[in-house]
Amino acid sequence: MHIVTTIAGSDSGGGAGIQADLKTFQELDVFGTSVITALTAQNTQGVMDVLPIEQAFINKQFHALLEDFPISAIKTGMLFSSDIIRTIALAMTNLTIPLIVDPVMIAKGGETLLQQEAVEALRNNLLPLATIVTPNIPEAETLTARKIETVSDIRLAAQSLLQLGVQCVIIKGGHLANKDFAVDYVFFKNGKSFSMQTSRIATKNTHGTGCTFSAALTAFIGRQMPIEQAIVEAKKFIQLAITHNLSIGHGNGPTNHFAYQKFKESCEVTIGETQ
Ligand SMILES: Nc1ncnc2c1ncn2[C@@H]1O[C@H](COP(=O)(O)OP(=O)(O)OP(=O)(O)O)[C@@H](O)[C@H]1O
Ligand SMILES: Cc1ncc(CO)c(N)n1
Repeated sequence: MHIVTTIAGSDSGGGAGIQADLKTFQELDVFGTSVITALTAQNTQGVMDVLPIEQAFINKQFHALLEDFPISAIKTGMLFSSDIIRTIALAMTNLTIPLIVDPVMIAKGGETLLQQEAVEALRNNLLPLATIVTPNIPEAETLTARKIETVSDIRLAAQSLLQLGVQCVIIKGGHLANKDFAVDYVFFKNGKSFSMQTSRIATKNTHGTGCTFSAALTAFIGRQMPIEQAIVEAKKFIQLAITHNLSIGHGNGPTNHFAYQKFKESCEVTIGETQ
């Protein structure tokens, strides 16, 4: 059994954060463990409050796992403060476990999940340790201090992130104004790149899409799947989870983690160039 870890915030509403990650891990046959960085009082309508966990306790959770388990992949989600980021980065130094960084910054309703002062720590302390980073367009803009409007802007932003030492950058196009397709762009340190396109699902139930995508990626990497195949399978996982989304709650409902195992054979991802 492969063991993977999520370092993220708790979403009491169950659609994002630690809860989305563990549900995704379970569906993908990996044993999920967690380091909780913050609690959120949250539902499909928004984030009511955030309670960050003390640095020392975050450290204890992480070391408890490192001392006991042969962890095969780690992901980070909501990290909230520069202190928390430095704690994680310090604990990760000298580890050779693949690290997937989902640079979560703002919830769908606009609430802050990463303090402004923490962006530098994310760039300078954590990204150099990352195997894969998965920003959406606004996150990539913040991390690179560049405006992104075209695919050429996406490529430049990815190159600037690769220069920090990340092995692979996936810029998610979910926020691009394309009403027909959801296209993500993948760039590797060795210069290789490709795009992944699926049909865009017209739904408001997209709570936790980013968390679920990066958790699926972490599970596949943890299962030792080759990196390019893991990225495409994670795209299938999120496409099916959004297609079969759950209309629960009064706001933006969550995605459906059960859909991949039922429908994966029928899901098409079109691979293209990044021009
Ligand atoms: N409506 C949609 N239909 C199909 N795929 C989508 C849709 N919205 C997002 N995606 C895909 O979901 C994945 C997550 O992308 P997105 O840009 O939504 O992440 P995010 O903004 O980080 O999510 P979150 O708000 O949970 O942090 C990407 O693969 C993206 O292309
Ligand atoms: C705890 C948490 N992490 C990440 C997100 C982003 O979807 C969220 N809304 N809540």
